[in-house]
Amino acid sequence: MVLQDLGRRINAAVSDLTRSPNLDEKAFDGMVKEICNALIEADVNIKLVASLRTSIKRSVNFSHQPPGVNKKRLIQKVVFDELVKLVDPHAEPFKPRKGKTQVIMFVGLQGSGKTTTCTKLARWYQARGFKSCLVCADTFRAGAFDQLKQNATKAKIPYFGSHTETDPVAVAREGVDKFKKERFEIIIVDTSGRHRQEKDLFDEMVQIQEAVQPDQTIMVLDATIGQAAEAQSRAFKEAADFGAIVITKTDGAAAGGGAISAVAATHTPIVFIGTGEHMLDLERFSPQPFVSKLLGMGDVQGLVEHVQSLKLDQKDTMKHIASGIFTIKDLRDQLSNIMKMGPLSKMAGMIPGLSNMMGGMDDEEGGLKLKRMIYICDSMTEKELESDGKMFVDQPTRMTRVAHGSGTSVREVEELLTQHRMMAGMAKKMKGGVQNMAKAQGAMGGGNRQQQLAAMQKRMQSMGGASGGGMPDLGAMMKMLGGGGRGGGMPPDLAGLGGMGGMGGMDMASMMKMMGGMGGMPGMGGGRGRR
Ligand SMILES: Nc1nc2c(ncn2[C@@H]2O[C@H](COP(=O)(O)OP(=O)(O)OP(=O)(O)O)[C@@H](O)[C@H]2O)c(=O)[nH]1
Repeated sequence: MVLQDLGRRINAAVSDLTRSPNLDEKAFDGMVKEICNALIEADVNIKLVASLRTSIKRSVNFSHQPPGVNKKRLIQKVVFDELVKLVDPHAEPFKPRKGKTQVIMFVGLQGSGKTTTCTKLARWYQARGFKSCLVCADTFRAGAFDQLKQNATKAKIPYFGSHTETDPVAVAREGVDKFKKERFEIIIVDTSGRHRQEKDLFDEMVQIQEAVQPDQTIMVLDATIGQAAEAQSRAFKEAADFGAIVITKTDGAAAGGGAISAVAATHTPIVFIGTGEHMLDLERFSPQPFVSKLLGMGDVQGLVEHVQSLKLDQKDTMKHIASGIFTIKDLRDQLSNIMKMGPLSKMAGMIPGLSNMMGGMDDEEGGLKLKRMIYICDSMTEKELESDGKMFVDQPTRMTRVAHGSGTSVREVEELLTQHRMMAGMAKKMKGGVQNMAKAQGAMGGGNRQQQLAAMQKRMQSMGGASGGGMPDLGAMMKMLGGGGRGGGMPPDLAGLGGMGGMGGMDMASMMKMMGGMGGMPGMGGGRGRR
């Protein structure tokens, strides 16, 4: 069972119960049973499932609830908390510091995703301002260095390796020494894997560890092995005392839940999870946001981090929106930003309720529609792009010209212009909201980001109906995020996130508005534009 299916099944079990008119003990037992079955099918250890069952039953204690208690909320909360406990390793990983050289060494079996993850992680740190580089100490697999070289070049990360040296210890030492001299802050060392745990592999790991003295050793585990992850991580721990784990292939893995809970049970921090083959498919692992996303409640913190790491250029659009303007070019820029964010299904998982809204639409279809919209914009003249779109109404032949030029239909051009009008209308309304947001943010002096994120997540979850599932009112969410221009701006706890610059140049309010607007965009699950 893919993780998403696991989340859907648990969600459905809780929703069915909390919506049921007969919320009695029998129905409650049925829900607990369904959750446990789903977890067992996802290869979660049976003992862990049994303990989760006992905890849920104890915490809800159906027969001894005082009358005033909101049973629905209580059940939702208990299920959420117990799932968090199931995947929580209760251990803090090492946190790199700026201005200091830190070596991170990767270990794991062959094919677990080490080389891919090394590059993803180097890029992740680089996007956060760390001077990062890669050392390939895998001299065992022919082609390993070329693979790392290719990935590193694509991600513009300096690398070191050798086609001729056969001693991995020598390569690792040389690479790390070189990058230390060059004052790199994060030096990631990729080591070789083997088909199975064997003495040679472990000996080599220990020798490299001694040579490079890593600040952190990370073990890479393939999620498809399910609860066997526990035995594998224990064996590696005995040989090379690693400090943290990355679990890869959680995207398609039938047993992702099993692997994560098995590792968590060993109290080893899971630092990241791999969610795909693409360079950006790496998510920081944190139990609460993970469960939140699993249950379709979104992961706002993950979304913010993801958007920040993309370094999107929003300056012009934000300046425009602040003065109530939204040109067709602004729309074009936003469309290409959405394309940069990765598969729409991934984004949807981070925004509460959006995956429900996009139900049935696949990434390919959505991506294609977005591209066609961009082609339409690219076939416009500079004057048309910088306009408010009225010239198309005054001279409809412009639409025919653009449709021909972009290889689309007049209807699609019309739809894009309708979408643009809607957004321009929002921008006009947001004028006051954005200024208030900026003011509130200034007053807070930046505030505490963690608290702001937590508050935002909470508000979104409360709108999403907690683990009860169901689609939150996106319109309400958009209004809340944008301040709507009516109620006088964003609540202070959201200001730091939504304000201009509060997210490294990306404005959450406008992004969410864009996402909300996507409901009406052709191909974005909205009824209007779909054919
Ligand atoms: N779907 C998916 N595929 C992944 C993920 N991480 C890695 N892969 C794929 O897994 C395969 C193996 O990855 P590598 O990085 O070559 O594995 P490795 O552990 O370095 O292998 P050795 O160098 O032989 O030890 C590649 O096809 C990757 O694209 C992930 O999170 N999701």
